Amino acid sequence: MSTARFLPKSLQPTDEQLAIQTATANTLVVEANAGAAKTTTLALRIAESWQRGIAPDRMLGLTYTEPAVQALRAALKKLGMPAPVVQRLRIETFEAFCANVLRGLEGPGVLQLESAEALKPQVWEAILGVEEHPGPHRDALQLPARGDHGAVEAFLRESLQLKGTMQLALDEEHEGPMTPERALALDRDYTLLRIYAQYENVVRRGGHPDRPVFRGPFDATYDLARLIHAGEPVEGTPGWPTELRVLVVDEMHDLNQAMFFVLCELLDTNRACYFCGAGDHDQVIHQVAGADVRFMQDELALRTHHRSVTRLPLSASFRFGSALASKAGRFARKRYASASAHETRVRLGHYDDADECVEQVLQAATEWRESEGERRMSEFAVLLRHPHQSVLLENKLLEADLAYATRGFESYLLRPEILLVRGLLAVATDNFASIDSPDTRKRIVEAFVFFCDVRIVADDQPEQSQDRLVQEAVNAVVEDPGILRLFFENQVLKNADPYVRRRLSAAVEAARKAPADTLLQDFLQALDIPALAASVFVEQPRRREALGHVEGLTRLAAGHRSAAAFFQMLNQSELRQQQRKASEHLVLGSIEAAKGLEYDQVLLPWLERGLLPATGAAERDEANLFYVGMTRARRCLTLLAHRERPSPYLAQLK
Ligand SMILES: Nc1ncnc2c1ncn2[C@@H]1O[C@H](COP(=O)(O)OP(=O)(O)OP(=O)(O)O)[C@@H](O)[C@H]1O
Repeated sequence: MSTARFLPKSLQPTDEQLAIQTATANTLVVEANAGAAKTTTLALRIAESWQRGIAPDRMLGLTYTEPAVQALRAALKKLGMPAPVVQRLRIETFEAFCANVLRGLEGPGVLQLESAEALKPQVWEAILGVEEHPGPHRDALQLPARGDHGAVEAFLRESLQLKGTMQLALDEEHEGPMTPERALALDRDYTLLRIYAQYENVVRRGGHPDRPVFRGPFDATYDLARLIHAGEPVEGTPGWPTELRVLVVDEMHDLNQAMFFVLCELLDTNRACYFCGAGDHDQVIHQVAGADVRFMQDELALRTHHRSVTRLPLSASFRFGSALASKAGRFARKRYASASAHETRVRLGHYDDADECVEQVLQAATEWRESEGERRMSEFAVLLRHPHQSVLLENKLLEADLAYATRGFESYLLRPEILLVRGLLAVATDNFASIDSPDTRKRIVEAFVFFCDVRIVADDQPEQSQDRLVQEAVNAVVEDPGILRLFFENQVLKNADPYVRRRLSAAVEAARKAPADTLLQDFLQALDIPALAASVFVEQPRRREALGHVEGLTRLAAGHRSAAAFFQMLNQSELRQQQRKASEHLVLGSIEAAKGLEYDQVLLPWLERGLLPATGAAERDEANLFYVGMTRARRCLTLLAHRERPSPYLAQLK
């Protein structure tokens, strides 16, 4: 075991950082501003432990999001920890950690359903279950009408919060069936709680006694937290660490009750473990999932009686200079010092309409390319509050041949509604093979499956499951693009709902015949995207988004001679983008996905009333999102605000 301190390669730790790196207290919490080196200092603590001889498999790093996992790994490498050692470290999101532990308990085989669309049938099964067995309080039930997508959306949102806060599990005195009185006491809707009980107890857990049939987003953390809360032993389960010496948690401000149960159990079952958590209460952006800053504050000391919590500061930002630090401080109403050796410019631009906003982003990107060169494009980030805001921007970037990579959302050209359009154009022009990327081809065929509810009739394989048959058919078309038309005619059209069949055929016909100038309009009118979107997407914003994507595509298509020419242009620009190196792509990302990350130049466009803060969204989350966005910049932050309707946040920056 070495007694020498770990000396980082790339930076000189401050005294505050050294105090955390080498602290002997077993429970440390660091609450500090954005950019004040929380992730770096957690990495220093890990590196110090490694230097002192603690094996990587005795350490664990947990975060809320995947980008934060990557940021912690990147910080370790930047400090000079050897890549193979970093590789061996277990650094995961809470959800991935819990899913791993549960796999050890239950074995494999629990279906993972990620999207609201994939969970829709299960939610309806629960609603119908309550309808069939309304119970003694039938009059208090207000069940949604069939096909009411808004109900599924509301249910999923509320259940995320019920699970994050573990409100029902903690309400232990009240065992037994849900009543309107109990719902009132919980300040929740009675119908919703009945559907929730049916969904959780019957639909999700009705099959196998030891494991649920499926899990949605965040369910692994919730399921494990429930087991822990019920006193089930998790220690001894493969995947549950028992000899941990170091546990670090980044983004600690986003802990919710379920994650907190898991964290406390880790500390209880690993008493010799040194814990260090870091967070910033102004970066809580997951209140909808029950995130609560008290888990980083009083609650930790209350719950972990065998530990005494030491709090250490990191007082200044290294990421940006004093101009931005003072604005961030004004916005968050807190002291904000900068220890950065470089200055940071803060610029404010105005626009009157979306086109002007996009034009300014393009101009900034072009200037950056000219001054910094292609190789530094990945240091230029445009951060968006809403993914649909990327549509016009992507069009502009494609036209200017500027490569970009999306983070936190998919390029709109790869969203299912656009893939369906591209697939139909491929059928109409009989040219699927010109899509070079097998991955894009696969996504296009899957879009047919998604929108058209493709069912494969295979008389020679009566035992085979539909999922399997569909997957095999998809793979066959991907490998042999020439058979797309056959697949479309024999599998998609033949088995589709008559309305969908008419729409698809009419759209393909329109693409073949319509004159060039009205091509996409005629094609889309025939396809009736609003009706298709309404039939498959659960969330209202998602449906609006689909229409926005299609409108964006229509604008992009303007000026192309024919369907074939437009189709070729899309494929060619996709190919060109793929051929560029990662460093040559500018970043087009959601603010949420940029949490924990930093870029030399950050642009925040669409600072407009109603968009940021978004109408109807949780106020605190919105303000924190703006704070997270503005604090990602190292050398330059550009804010683009609507001239007439600027975001009220700008006034707070003064
Ligand atoms: N002692 C130091 N000297 C110079 N630069 C440093 C030092 N410590 C950290 N940095 C740099 O400061 C920047 C911000 O650090 P880091 O990402 O760790 O901050 P953070 O508090 O985790 O930010 P956020 O709250 O946004 O996640 C990084 O570029 C990091 O390399």
